[in-house]
Amino acid sequence: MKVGIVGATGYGGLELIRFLHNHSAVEQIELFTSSEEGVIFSSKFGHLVQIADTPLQKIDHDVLAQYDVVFASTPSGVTSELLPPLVGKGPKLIDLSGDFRLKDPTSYETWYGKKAAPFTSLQQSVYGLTEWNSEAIRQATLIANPGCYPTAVLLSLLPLLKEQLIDPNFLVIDAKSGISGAGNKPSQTTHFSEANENFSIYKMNTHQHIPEIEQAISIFAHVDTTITFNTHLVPMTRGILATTYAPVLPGITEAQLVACLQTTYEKHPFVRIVTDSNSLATNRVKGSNYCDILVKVDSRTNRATIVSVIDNLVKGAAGQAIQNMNVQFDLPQTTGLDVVPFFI
Ligand SMILES: NC(=O)C1=CN([C@@H]2O[C@H](COP(=O)(O)OP(=O)(O)OC[C@H]3O[C@@H](n4cnc5c(N)ncnc54)[C@H](OP(=O)(O)O)[C@@H]3O)[C@@H](O)[C@H]2O)C=CC1
Ligand SMILES: CC(=O)N[C@@H](CCC(=O)OP(=O)(O)O)C(=O)O
Repeated sequence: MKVGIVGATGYGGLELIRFLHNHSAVEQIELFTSSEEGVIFSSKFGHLVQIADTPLQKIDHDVLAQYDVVFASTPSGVTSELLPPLVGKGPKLIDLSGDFRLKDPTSYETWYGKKAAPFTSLQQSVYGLTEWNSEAIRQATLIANPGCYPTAVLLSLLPLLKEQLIDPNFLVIDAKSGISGAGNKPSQTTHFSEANENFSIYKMNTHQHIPEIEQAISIFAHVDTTITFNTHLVPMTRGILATTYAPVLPGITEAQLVACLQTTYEKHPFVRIVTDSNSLATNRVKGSNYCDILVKVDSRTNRATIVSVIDNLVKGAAGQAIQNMNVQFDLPQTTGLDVVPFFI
């Protein structure tokens, strides 16, 4: 398989290279840039000497059309113009940005503050939450890889909402991310001296992943709801931990919630249901494509606390993108992704 990566110099792009380098079905990886044409990739990233000693190439539709798969890992607002002309021209297109996730262009323009992709492309795109949409992903030409927070939140909530075990009307989701979630461009808030030894809330009640989560709950759990969702920056490099508080519906027990999650994911290699609350932490999934989920019911309040962890750059970005490519090419989902978490 011949693979092209647009946005290869970013964090998502680097993770794509790390996994695709060990992917048994990938023979060739070419790297594309909007700003550094001709620069030898390994001269920028010395840890990739002998792995990526190739020049960064200019982004060109005719060249990209020759690949089997094109991954785009670029800031929002780029692929809405870059990818539509490539649909149907040959390559499978996997977009890691938010440009094709929201079906309603007005919603995208409201939450992202940018011009939406053409309506027909939004209709053609398939949401790449692998565990929930693999049939559509298998046939898709254009995949909208989910956002990092939505991946963590949806994998934990969809089974419980679909089986009507928790109340969809009072979902309060409290999520935290490491700083690599903000990409490789430094900003005031990601500056070491301001992020280190600090813990802050950001995009309060306005995060662009709110409509994405609500849309997916509607499609996959068949429930229309509005959520309370807030995000926090944690002084670590990788990882997301998302905690949802939700009332348990009458007569439902903790054992039923756990059993529902276990049954839903028993054939899915990357989702692990954890029952010991001391065993759920971002370092248990760091560097890997796992999503770990834990649920407990507080008997005093009859509310469920549902917690999930992922590595934002892997299951939240590059790992899930490759998992989707594997589905599209009828490969085992674990191909190229079968790695042990870093832990430390
Ligand atoms: N970081 C994360 O945890 C996650 C990120 N995402 C999403 O994935 C996408 C990539 O994220 P991430 O890798 O962190 O971002 P980075 O900022 O680290 O990298 C983005 C890359 O995109 C390229 N780029 C910038 N502008 C343009 C442009 N106009 N046209 C083409 N390429 C451009 C740049 O490379 P060059 O200058 O060489 O072109 C840059 O290295 C984003 O949309 C992000 O929201 C999704 C899930 C998780
Ligand atoms: C820590 C941090 O800043 N995380 C980013 C991650 C979101 C992201 O990558 O978003 P899209 O793919 O939807 O654009 C954020 O909260 O906006």
